[in-house]
Amino acid sequence: MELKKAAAERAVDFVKDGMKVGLGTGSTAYWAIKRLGERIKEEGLNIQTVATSKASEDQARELGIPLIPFAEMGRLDLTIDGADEVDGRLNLIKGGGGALLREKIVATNSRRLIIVVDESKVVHTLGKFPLPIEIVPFAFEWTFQALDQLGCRPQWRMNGEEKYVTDNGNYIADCLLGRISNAEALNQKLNMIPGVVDNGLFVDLADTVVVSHSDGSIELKKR
Ligand SMILES: O=C(CO)[C@H](O)[C@H](O)COP(=O)(O)O
Repeated sequence: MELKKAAAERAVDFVKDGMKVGLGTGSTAYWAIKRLGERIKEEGLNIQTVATSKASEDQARELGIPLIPFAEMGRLDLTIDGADEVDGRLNLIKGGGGALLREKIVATNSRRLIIVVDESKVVHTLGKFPLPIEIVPFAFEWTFQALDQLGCRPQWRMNGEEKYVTDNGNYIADCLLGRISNAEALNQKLNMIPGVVDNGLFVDLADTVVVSHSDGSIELKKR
């Protein structure tokens, strides 16, 4: 927890008065949202935000962080979000928390994406973490089959006895790939399958990754 908090709080230093900010999702992004709430109270920081999940939206609302409708937002200055894996080119696997689609939409509409992770998330090659794929419920059996035929070894994400349902009303299949040698090609191949809404590969989207280390140091990786 302390490592996640340290990375998240460092990332919030990049937020300046007047900025439009995307709020990520997950247990690391939680600390960034909390810190933003503190800065609003302590310094009168003036920002406008959008959230990548209902959970982050609720947290922001509770903390008095201004949430703005997308129609009024225009392009974001920056987004702060977590990740499940980060490689040396700052490509990512995201979606462990199930918010990959909203996170990718928000990241794509941000001038800058700042990722906050502890050192355990930094890998040489992506793929050890199961890759989340968001799938529409219609004919989900066929979409699942198509993933299987691609060699993805999909497994439905479950919520007890039921399939897990995202904030968008879709399902998630987690794919056991082991090693992703070409993230860009896989990203495109997966998103070509009808029924796949999006997948958790974030290629060329992160600008900065803030990594907290167990020796107390904070590293900034930049593209
Ligand atoms: O992509 C995400 C949610 O969809 C999260 O950012 C990712 O799963 C990391 O989560 P955490 O900070 O809890 O380890």
